[in-house]
Amino acid sequence: MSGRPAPALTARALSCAVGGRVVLRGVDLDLAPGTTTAVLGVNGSGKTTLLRTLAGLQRPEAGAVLVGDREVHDLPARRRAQVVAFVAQEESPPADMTAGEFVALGRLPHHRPWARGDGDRPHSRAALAEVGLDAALDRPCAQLSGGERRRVCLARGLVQDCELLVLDEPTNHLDVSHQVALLALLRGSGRTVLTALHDLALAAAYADQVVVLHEGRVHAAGAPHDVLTPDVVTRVFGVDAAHLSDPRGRHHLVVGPGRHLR
Ligand SMILES: Nc1ncnc2c1ncn2[C@@H]1O[C@H](COP(=O)(O)OP(=O)(O)OP(=O)(O)O)[C@@H](O)[C@H]1O
Repeated sequence: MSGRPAPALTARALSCAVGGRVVLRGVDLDLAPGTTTAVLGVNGSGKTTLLRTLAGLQRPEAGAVLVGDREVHDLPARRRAQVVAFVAQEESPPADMTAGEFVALGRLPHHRPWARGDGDRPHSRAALAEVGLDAALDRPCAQLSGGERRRVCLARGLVQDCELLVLDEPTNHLDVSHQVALLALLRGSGRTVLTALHDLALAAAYADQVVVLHEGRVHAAGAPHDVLTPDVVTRVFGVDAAHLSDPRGRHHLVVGPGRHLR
């Protein structure tokens, strides 16, 4: 028997469709508990479709998605929302809710139906603090900036307190400091995180595993340094790439214009 813990999520032979068209085939994936996995690929490569399928929000055309030992698509919606939190790419909190009220919506799966969420305020406060928005608890969402609204949505995902956190481009609208802070938070959280990202350098720095989608399939998956080779980055994204070490011995992936600048 191997000493490795059972995967938090397993996908086998997954085909995913959107608008009646299969956009991904033959996806096999394991997410080890407590690790961060970044899904990468050009626009339209199927990242959102894969994330939604893995989070149980849309059924696959073929294959299985197991969270623990349960098929995620067979879980009742409330139970599913207790084990998988999903923050969508374009989620936006309603203007007339306060940040705290919106974040508290993430607690709903943990309440009995129709129960009042009177005890939610400390949870909202703590989740907003995690994303650096302690002072926003009672502020109307209409008065927040785009990046602050994005962080409120992420706090809504965090407060759901699930084993698995699925985030579609969580760094959208965030300045570089908050991008780094968020990815460090996720990595240090002990949660199993699956996130779509566009920034290859941040994925290389913060993900335990990267999954590169290309032409309807998983082109490569594994540790960032092994997968994001200059050859793979150039073939998939059409840009140059190199691994550099800084004076402190830390490795960085840098990308250049490639075919886009001749
Ligand atoms: N509602 C829809 N109806 C039909 N086709 C769709 C729909 N939504 C997305 N698609 C198509 O499905 C494919 C995969 O889209 P998806 O949103 O999963 O890609 P993505 O990798 O997340 O893209 P991006 O990086 O631009 O967010 C694309 O070709 C897209 O045009």
